[in-house]
Order: sequence, then structure tokens, then C-alpha cells
Amino acid sequence: MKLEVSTDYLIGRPKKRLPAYRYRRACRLMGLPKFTRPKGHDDELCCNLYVANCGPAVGLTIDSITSAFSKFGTVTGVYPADESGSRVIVSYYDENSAQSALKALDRCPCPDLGGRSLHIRYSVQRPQLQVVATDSVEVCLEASELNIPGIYLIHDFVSAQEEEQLLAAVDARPWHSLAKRRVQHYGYEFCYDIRNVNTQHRLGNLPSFVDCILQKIPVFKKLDEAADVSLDQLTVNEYPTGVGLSPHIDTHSAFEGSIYSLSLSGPCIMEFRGSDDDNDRDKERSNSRRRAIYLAPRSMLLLSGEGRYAWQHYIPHHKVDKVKDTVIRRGSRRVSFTFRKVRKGPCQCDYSQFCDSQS
Ligand SMILES: O=C(O)CCC(=O)C(=O)O
Ligand SMILES: [Fe+2]
Repeated sequence: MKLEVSTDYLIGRPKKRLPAYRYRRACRLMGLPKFTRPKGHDDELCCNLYVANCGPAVGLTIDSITSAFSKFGTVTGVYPADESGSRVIVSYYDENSAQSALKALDRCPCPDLGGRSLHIRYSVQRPQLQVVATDSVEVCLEASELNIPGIYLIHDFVSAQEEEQLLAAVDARPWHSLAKRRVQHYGYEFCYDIRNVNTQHRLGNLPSFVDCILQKIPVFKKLDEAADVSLDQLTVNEYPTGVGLSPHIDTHSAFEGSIYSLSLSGPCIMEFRGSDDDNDRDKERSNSRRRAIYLAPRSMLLLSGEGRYAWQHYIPHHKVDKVKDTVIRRGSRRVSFTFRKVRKGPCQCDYSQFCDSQS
């Protein structure tokens, strides 16, 4: 999709006044240079001026601002200082021009701008931030590329229509708000303080609206013979954009060996950290134990075996994810349905160093 971005407010463009909402949208989309106060002494000369009480929101066109400031030297650009529409950055070709304008116009009524009193100080350009973190790890599209035993992913596990019905069903039921996301629990409540369930307190059967999912779960047996398909606990998570989940291994003593997670509505990536070198401070080695997979809406992930018992999983707190060569924006929300089977006795897995039953 090609974004239509108006550049009317920059000098050298058609001279018409922008409505405030278009001005703010243009500021966001253009990724304009960011300015800040200079670090050095206040009297240090700069080419840029931060001008408050000035801009389209107070009735001044960018053209009229350019013209008023051009009296003091060559103006190379007039930029929004923020999204308010009432603060701009005026950039000069040289520092002396900026100094003359500051001396003449700061806190004095400006006749060329309708007698408005401007508040002016020097400003410097901030280096642009990198959009994608540099410590990112290659994101796989298929579980087989991950190279972690016990992790499987099936795309399009539910249809778009089923997705819509599942979302409508949970949205018709009460959400419980945590600090950054909302949850619902069925079967048994998951207690976040003890990272476990109270097996004495069963809430009831899983709701009938998830029957369409439970009926299809046995297809995982084709991928993993040992997959558990009799599930009795469901946690529904709703993550707003940019919210993720901290690294964890689901408590061994709380749940059996197969954990399923259905992604709905928005995409995200899930990262995995092999934690057998938790005490190893060697960054290169621990990086080689980091993996990531793209979770498309309607896909179902299975964590079992080593992937469930010995690897931490987490969702980075990103608004966008880089998948292969594409930058993918998280949706306004991601809703996941995590199905598990509550464990009734101690865990007897082969990963005792991660097992709360065996430590
Ligand atoms: O949202 C997800 O897909 C994962 C949720 C999860 O890991 C958990 O609830 O333990
Ligand atoms: Fe988990």
C-alpha cells in the first residue's frame, strides 16, 4: 500500500493551510527529524531554532513563518517540533542568521506574524533511532526451521469465520485485567503469583465455543505421537499492540507435557531461549541458543518435550517485527487461546534442572 503523505507544510511546496489533523498525520508518517535542546551552554550558537506559540494550530501558515524568519537569513526548512501544531523548528543555513532571529523575535510581538509573541530557543537535531533492534534473531516461518525438538506449528488451524466467532465469544465474557494485558481462565484458574493452578478449585468444563478447536487438536498426533489431546485448562490472553510476555517455562508441576497456543486477530513473534547455559555470561554462546518463530493469526503452536520443558518462551514487547525481509506491524491486539492439561501428580520429565517437582 502506498501511503499518501502531504508535504504541503514544508517550504517549497504548494502554499495552502493544512487542517490540524492532516498536519499531525503528516508529522507521524514523514518520520521528520527530531530536535532537542543543545547539551552545551545556553549561548552556544546553533542553526536551528525551536519556536513556540507558532504554527498551523495558532493560525500561522508554514509559508508565513518561513517568510517572517527569512528576513534574518536563508531558511532551509520549517518543521513541526511536535504534533501540537503550535511549535515549529526553523532551520537556517548558518548560525549567525539563527542568532539574529532569536535576538530580534524572542518574546517580542512579531509584526509579520500578526503581532504574535514567540518563545524561541536554540535546538539541535537528534540522531534518528533505529526502528528494528540490532540484537534481533532470524525469525522462522516454520517450526521445522527452529531446530528445537518438540515444537510444532500448524498454519490456518481455524478458518477466518471460526476466528471471528471465537473472538466474539470471548468478547461477550468478562475479561480480567492484569498490568498490561487481559485474561480469561476456563477449566482451572491460573494463579500468576504462584505460577500454578489450584487443582482443588475446578471452574468447570471448557466452554462449548472451543469445541471446534478441541476437535482438531488430535491432528497433532501425526506430528508428535506423544501429544496429549485431552485438555482441561484454557487461558485466553489479550495483548494490546506492543505488549509481549516475559521469558518463562510453564511450571512443570502445574501442567502436563503438551501446551497448545492458538493465535488470533494480530500477529507476533515468539522467541525461545535455551536455558541450559543460564549461568554462562558468554553472549555469543547464549545467542546461539536463541530462536524465533512468526505466529500468524489462526496458527496453532504446540510446545512439547524439550521445547516445553527446557526452553523458555516469550513474546518481545515490539510494535513491529522483522520477519525475513518484511517489517510486520502488530495488530491492535493479539488474542491467544492456550490449552493445557492440569497435572495431578509430580512431574517426572527428563529435564530435572528445570523441574520444580524434582528440585
Ligand atoms: O500467548 C501465547 O501464545 C503464549 C501464552 C503463554 O505462554 C502462557 O500463558 O504461558
Ligand atoms: Fe507459556
